[in-house]
Amino acid sequence: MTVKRIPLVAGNWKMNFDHLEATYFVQKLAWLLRDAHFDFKRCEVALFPSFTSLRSVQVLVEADRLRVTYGAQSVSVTTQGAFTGDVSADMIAHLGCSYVIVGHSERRKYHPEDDANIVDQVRAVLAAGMQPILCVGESFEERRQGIELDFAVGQVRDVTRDLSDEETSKLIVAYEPVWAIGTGMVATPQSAQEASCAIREDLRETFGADVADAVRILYGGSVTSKNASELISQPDVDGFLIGGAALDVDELAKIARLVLKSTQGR
Ligand SMILES: O=C(CO)COP(=O)(O)O
Repeated sequence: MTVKRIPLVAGNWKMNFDHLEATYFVQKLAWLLRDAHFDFKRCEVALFPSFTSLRSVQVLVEADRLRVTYGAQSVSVTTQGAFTGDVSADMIAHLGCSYVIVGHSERRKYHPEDDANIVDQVRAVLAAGMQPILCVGESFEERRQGIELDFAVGQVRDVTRDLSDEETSKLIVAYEPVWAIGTGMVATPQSAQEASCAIREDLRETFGADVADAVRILYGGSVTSKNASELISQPDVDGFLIGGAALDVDELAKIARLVLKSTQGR
């Protein structure tokens, strides 16, 4: 049986764009991908603004009934209370978010986010009715040692170990080798496929075919319109988590069109 996973083109804005810039971006993206020209049923496009821009994005998306989806870049593991600066999953869900990025390597590096914290974030996101986009991927050192596949698979296992089949099937995994993020050194299509396939096969062994075939696996790390077509042609690569190139609306729209085009052959 061939499984249809709708590809996802996700733009992670990181700490860029205030709400005015975010508003401008969403309007221009919607204009570039007007319904008549872009089939959102065959390629999903999602934006990940800062917390401060989520409300503006929500208002635009709802007012103009845009097909673009959106989410947050992180979440608190607690539901409410004396946690200055934290934002709960419910607060994010109430802004119409579909997704939350969890365990991005920049969060793992600059904030005290260890495996236990990441598992709790995943649970918080699921409990609030959203889907976590779990980021995994090796550093240059692990790649040098030749343990990159075990490393990425292990990171997914650490999170899914205590999840049910149903919870795991809602997960989206983003394979983002740390050495490829923001460096211009994109993984080869073969290497992106190898890692995505290893992650999917491990999910298949633990959770069975239904779960493994449902989970979308994105590639992230120096994706541009120049390398997107080759990467998306890989059978286990279901889309992208894009940083730098997602700050240029024309470039993001171009990547989305290339991904949509690739679905014709799928
Ligand atoms: O970290 C990333 C997306 O989350 C990737 O960033 P770049 O696309 O800038 O390499």
